[in-house]
Amino acid sequence: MKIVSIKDLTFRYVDVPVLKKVNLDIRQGDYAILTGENGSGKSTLLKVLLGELSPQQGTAEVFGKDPVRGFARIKIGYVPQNSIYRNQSFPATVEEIMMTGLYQPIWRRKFSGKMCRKQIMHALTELEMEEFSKHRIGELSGGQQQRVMLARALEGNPELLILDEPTAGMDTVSLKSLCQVLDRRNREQKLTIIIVTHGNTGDFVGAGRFLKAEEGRILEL
Ligand SMILES: Nc1ncnc2c1ncn2[C@@H]1O[C@H](COP(=O)(O)OP(=O)(O)OP(=O)(O)O)[C@@H](O)[C@H]1O
Repeated sequence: MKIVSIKDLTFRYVDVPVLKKVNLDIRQGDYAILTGENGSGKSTLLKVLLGELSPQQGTAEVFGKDPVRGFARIKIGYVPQNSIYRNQSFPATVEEIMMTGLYQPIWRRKFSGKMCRKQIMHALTELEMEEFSKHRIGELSGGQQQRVMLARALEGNPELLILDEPTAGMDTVSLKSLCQVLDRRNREQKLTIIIVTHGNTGDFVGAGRFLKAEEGRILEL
């Protein structure tokens, strides 16, 4: 089953051409790593998949739908680039941040408060962050905040997980913990994963597809 289907997709910011006639399929259970030089269009591609940007030519479908129309967003867990730097002075606890990740599932599936807390603690425990649930997010280290953001992306049990530079600033312990969780979710739940990274692609144990953004194209390595 195709989770992502991109056909002849061209995207430019006003007069900056970024993606040129890109074709790419991501199937259920794929674990894909996307690399490429600064400015090669990796984040732009993710934003197209999330429906934040609309291509000028060609098509992108996520779960068989146009992502701009938003129908697929409920099935996607997303951690943007630099998400931790936005948290430094945000006056909320880890639990409160986690709660904001459940707004859509609550609305769709009529979650109770008790179910929410269970989901939140389950996701924090998976990332070994449960003891920090009452801490203010800004008190946590960069690597710890990144783990919370990943737990937040996973708590609603997404079918597609998209991470933009998830390992930036992480120590080896956090990195290992993150990669183990991703590998396990991919193997056990067939979670489809797309990761953009400048890090060592070999860290992502279990990843099976290696893609590179280059001169407007997405190459399979
Ligand atoms: N909002 C914007 N308006 C105009 N140009 C943009 C905008 N966002 C990105 N660009 C340009 O589009 C190109 C691709 O940017 P993008 O952020 O997709 O690259 P990237 O591969 O994710 O880079 P990095 O590795 O540095 O994160 C760059 O030349 C960038 O300057």
